[in-house]
Amino acid sequence: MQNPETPPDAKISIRGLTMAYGSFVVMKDLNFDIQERDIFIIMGGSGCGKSTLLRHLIGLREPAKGEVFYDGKSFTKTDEEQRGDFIHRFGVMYQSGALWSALTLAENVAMPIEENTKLKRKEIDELVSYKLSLVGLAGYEDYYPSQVSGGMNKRAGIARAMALDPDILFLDEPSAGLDPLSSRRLDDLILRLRDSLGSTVVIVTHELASIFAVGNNSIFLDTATRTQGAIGNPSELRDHSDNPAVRLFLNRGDESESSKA
Ligand SMILES: Nc1ncnc2c1ncn2[C@@H]1O[C@H](COP(=O)(O)OP(=O)(O)OP(=O)(O)O)[C@@H](O)[C@H]1O
Repeated sequence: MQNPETPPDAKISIRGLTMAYGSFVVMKDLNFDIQERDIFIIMGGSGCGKSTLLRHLIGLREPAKGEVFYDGKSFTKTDEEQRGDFIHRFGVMYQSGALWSALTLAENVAMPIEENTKLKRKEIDELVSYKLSLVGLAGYEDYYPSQVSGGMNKRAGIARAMALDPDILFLDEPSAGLDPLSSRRLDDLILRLRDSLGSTVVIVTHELASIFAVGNNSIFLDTATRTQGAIGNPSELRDHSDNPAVRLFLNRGDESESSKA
């Protein structure tokens, strides 16, 4: 667990973060670091505050207390202009972040590029084709979301989140609703993208297979105590966490496995 007094030096540092909706405190006293090129998992039971934490990391909600830092610079205590500079480095795929159904896959990926750059049509088209090829969708530029599978929609969503070459990719429940095989392919894609692009990836998920397949570091949000239950590599936490709630979660509720630590 991080000391709240330690000067932040990681890619993302969370210090003394309390998150609330009005008087309802979702989580308190979160202290952790996310290192460059981590695939960092935010995990925990339903309603524990995973998406809320993601919203705090990308600036959609303000902390009730505490601060979020990027590369040691405060994201919380900054002016609008500087905050915009931070946000331009983020690529986000929201849980409900379905593609625009009236637009083709290429048009969906092109949208953030058109809105944020002055590139010419031909350059945008080339960039879009490149992004779609990175997620295995070369040749599907002119398809509409309804004409391709759920897994392909998710991959196109990732291509859209990566459109502006983000430094940090945030994915909210990327494998929700996918069959195990598509979910596995998506995990492989996330690992490949991290390795080839060098991005830091933050994923909200409660899919255990994905947690172990891609996560090198993680935080477990504990509903019972309303604070972080553990930080660390998911496989190590599953086998050795001193918090029974964490072991129980990572062993799919199997008491015999979770009592071995
Ligand atoms: N806009 C809101 N206003 C008030 N309470 C909210 C709001 N959004 C979420 N909550 C509450 O905050 C808590 C955390 O919600 P959140 O969606 O962050 O959880 P989660 O871990 O992402 O859940 P899930 O796994 O089900 O998606 C829940 O009790 C939820 O009901």
